[in-house]
Amino acid sequence: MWKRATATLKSSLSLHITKEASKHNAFHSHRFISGSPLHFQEMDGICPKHVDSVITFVLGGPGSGKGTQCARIVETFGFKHLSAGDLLRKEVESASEYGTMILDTIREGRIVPSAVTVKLILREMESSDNHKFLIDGFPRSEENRIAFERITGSEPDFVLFFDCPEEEMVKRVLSRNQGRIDDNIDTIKKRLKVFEALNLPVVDHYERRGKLHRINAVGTEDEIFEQVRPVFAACELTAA
Ligand SMILES: Nc1ncnc2c1ncn2[C@@H]1O[C@H](COP(=O)(O)OP(=O)(O)O)[C@@H](O)[C@H]1O
Ligand SMILES: Nc1ccn([C@@H]2O[C@H](COP(=O)(O)OP(=O)(O)O)[C@@H](O)[C@H]2O)c(=O)n1
Repeated sequence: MWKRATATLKSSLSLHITKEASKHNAFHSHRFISGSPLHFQEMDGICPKHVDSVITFVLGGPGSGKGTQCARIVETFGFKHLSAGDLLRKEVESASEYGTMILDTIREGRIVPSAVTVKLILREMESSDNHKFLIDGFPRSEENRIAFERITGSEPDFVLFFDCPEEEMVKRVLSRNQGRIDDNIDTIKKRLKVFEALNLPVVDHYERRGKLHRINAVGTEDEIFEQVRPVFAACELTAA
């Protein structure tokens, strides 16, 4: 169902800072201010945009087809697509003080501290007029998940998981051809290990919560979308 998440996107992002994040910057009690590049400012009273939102997380290993299917969902169901990886890459290209840290982390196939990623996602949500969000490639760890849920005070309405064998993911990533710094065999091996260790526990969490829709990611793009479509169509019907 289109259970409205009533995600009060609190701009007062006073999340508990992980050790990892605090190594890179002191985010304590900082407030998120819209605008690029990412910057934080200590002040009160930033008017939060309260969003009565539908939030869908899109999970899956590298190259499992998340981005490809998100484009189809946007086209068919009018969601706003937020790719965590794209937002991080955009941040690297901007004059962000976190650029070097993000780039090094991506190159190593590790996970960027949640404090950074969550704030990039919330900035996009707050500046969007859409209230239906597809958050792609997030949460990639329990730390990501817990940070998001704590900050927004809400859980996703449902979660898609593109289940794809490793050899297929490797094949797709190596032929992706988008000039990404992490689309090489060494980084892919690391990303697959990180995926198994950190992302699969998130998948299990949402499965236990009854929110997971497992999609067999092997097949043509059309075949896969025919598994995705009913998930969103059913939700739309319930909302009507
Ligand atoms: N069903 C599919 N079969 C074969 N190749 C696919 C399929 N879906 C996507 N691809 C290709 O695989 C690569 C990775 O897809 P992408 O959507 O970027 O995955 P992700 O966002 O999960 O990393 C892209 O080059 C894309 O064109
Ligand atoms: N939630 C996230 C998402 C991506 N990332 C980083 O960004 C990289 C690329 O993510 P992506 O979602 O674009 O990758 P694909 O699954 O599309 O191949 C990851 O390997 C991580 O280094 C992150 O740190 N945290």
